[in-house]
Amino acid sequence: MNQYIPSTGYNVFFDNTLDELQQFIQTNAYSKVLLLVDRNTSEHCLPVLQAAMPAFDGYDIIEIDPGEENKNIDFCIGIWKMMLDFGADRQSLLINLGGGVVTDMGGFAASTFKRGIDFVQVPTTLLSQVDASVGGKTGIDMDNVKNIIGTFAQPKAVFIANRFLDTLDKRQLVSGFAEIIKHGLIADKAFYETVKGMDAADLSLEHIMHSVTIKNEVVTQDPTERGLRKILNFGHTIGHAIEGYSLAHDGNPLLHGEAIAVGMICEGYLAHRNNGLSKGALDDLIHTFRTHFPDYTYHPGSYDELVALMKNDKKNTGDQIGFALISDIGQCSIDQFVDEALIRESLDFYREIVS
Ligand SMILES: NC(=O)c1ccc[n+]([C@@H]2O[C@H](COP(=O)([O-])OP(=O)(O)OC[C@H]3O[C@@H](n4cnc5c(N)ncnc54)[C@H](O)[C@@H]3O)[C@@H](O)[C@H]2O)c1
Ligand SMILES: O=C(O)C(=O)C[C@@H](O)[C@H](O)[C@H](O)COP(=O)(O)O
Ligand SMILES: [Zn+2]
Repeated sequence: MNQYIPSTGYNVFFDNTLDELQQFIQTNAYSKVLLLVDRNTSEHCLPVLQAAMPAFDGYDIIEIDPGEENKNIDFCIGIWKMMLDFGADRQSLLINLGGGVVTDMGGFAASTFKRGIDFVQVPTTLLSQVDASVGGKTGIDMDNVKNIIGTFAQPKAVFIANRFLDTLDKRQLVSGFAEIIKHGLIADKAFYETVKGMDAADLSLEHIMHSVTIKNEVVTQDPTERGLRKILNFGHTIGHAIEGYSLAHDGNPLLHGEAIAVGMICEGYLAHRNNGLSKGALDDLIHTFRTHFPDYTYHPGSYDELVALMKNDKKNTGDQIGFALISDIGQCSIDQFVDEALIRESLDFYREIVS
């Protein structure tokens, strides 16, 4: 079942996806079509796309190095330069074929090139299919602060083909599972109960669709995150700080989903202390994340740096650090401001449970 997003005016395709993409390109008279890939999606996904769209070969390819460490202004400049070299004009289309790094940075590059050209998302990781490709948040990182430069820019369409997941490794698949679990935790208890004990490899297209539906219902009501949309950020105030810290210090840094899994445990603790989350629900959340995700080790010596990263969170007001905190499984409150001492306590809490 394809989904139409009324507030933002685009379709998310789940059926005959690559036929739909071919048709989309044929019916829109773009002057030029550019395709953004990273090295891995060039190897694993581009041949699938090319085989499924035999009538379409007139595109220029921009290839970037994979990984979060490359979601930055230098790579973005590289994309803009290639667009110029290929002669892209305002009537051009950029197809972003990849995970969240490609869809976030490609969306950002497109939304700013010549003040904005059309782009479509063809997400190839579980994480980008259930979350990053929909909703119109685009951006890049700077100084290990996540997504600190970016735009709200909606794609012209999103094309979700779960056959791309066949070549994705298990660690990446599980990373995407974190956002699916988050969608249940913030808005749909029954969905959380259904997925929490599943193996990520057994998630079906229906689970992906349901996750997208939850996100779309939120984004439709608040596309530019004035209020309600902040619930999609549960786990991210601390999770993004952990992710940025890990990128800066770890040889094998945490993936986004792994970091926000840690963030959701810490923020679950804050929710228990400040927002009425029961001890039973907190224990359940902890059990769920520790079943699927490896424990992460950090030391109290990292707290100052972690808190400094949190001070850049986009939900903050003045010097108050902002959170979206659940109050029950399936219910989430926005604009929760928490004292630094309690934030540090939540970091202790996580360290103690994994020690
Ligand atoms: N805009 C949003 O709403 C939103 C939501 C959630 C996450 N994000 C962002 O998404 C990013 C994480 O996305 P991600 O987890 O997709 O990471 P990613 O884009 O880095 O992809 C993960 C890895 O898988 C490889 N890969 C991609 N598709 C593949 C395939 N089909 N087969 C084999 N390898 C493949 C990539 O090359 C990369 O090495 C983060 O930057 C995060 O901040 C954005
Ligand atoms: O779409 C949203 O809104 C989200 O918050 C989804 C998050 O999973 C995602 O990681 C997003 O990129 C975070 O955005 P940010 O505004 O905290 O940078
Ligand atoms: Zn996220």
